[in-house]
Amino acid sequence: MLTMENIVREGHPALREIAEPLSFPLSEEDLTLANEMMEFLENSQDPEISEEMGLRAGVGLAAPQLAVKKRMIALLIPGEYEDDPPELQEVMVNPRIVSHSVEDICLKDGEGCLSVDRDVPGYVVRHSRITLSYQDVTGKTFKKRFKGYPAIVLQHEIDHLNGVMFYDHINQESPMALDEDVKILG
Ligand SMILES: CNC(=O)c1cccc(C)c1Nc1nc(N2CCN(c3ccccc3Cl)CC2)nc(N2CSC[C@H]2C(=O)NC)n1
Repeated sequence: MLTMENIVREGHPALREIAEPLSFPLSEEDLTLANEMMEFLENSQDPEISEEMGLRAGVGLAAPQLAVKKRMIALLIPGEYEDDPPELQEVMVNPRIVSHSVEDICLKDGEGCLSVDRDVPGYVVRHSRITLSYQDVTGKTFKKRFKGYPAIVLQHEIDHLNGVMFYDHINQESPMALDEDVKILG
């Protein structure tokens, strides 16, 4: 079972390296990793378990955050209401953005990261819509379009596979500066 101790923090080299593609069939070790990453996100979003285990809540996790330099990410984005099914629950292998919108988007309150133990204020400007190609843990290939919050989370996690941190996207001179055509998500 993964805890916060398993998550490497900024300064760890794994967060600044390019992760390797996985080949199929996945090893037992990689299948276990996929399950543990999803379980961590579930635990982190559970009020009792997260309290008991001291977990920070997250909706995405990338293998390099566990010092595993492999192209695997886990997403667990809750539905709008308590009893709704998740908006997105998926482990993606070798995800690749194949196309994206011209329009950009950012979160009104900025972004947080389980590997960054500090608040980094500023707008993180990302593509507002992306088309993603990826494989599931069985090796089946998918090509899907995402927009809004799921698109933001996916870009944040795919950045981790390429050694990019969310604050790399923040305008250092003026963190709150925004072009007028960037969509702000509340
Ligand atoms: C500095 N200001 C801020 O962080 C920030 C501040 C306000 C609003 C937002 C929206 C912010 N931004 C932000 N909030 C989140 N969460 C909201 C709370 N939620 C959650 C919390 C508790 C239970 C269940 C859940 Cl679901 C967990 C996810 N997550 C991310 N990111 C960036 S993309 C990857 C994703 C991630 O998982 N980070 C660990 N950013």
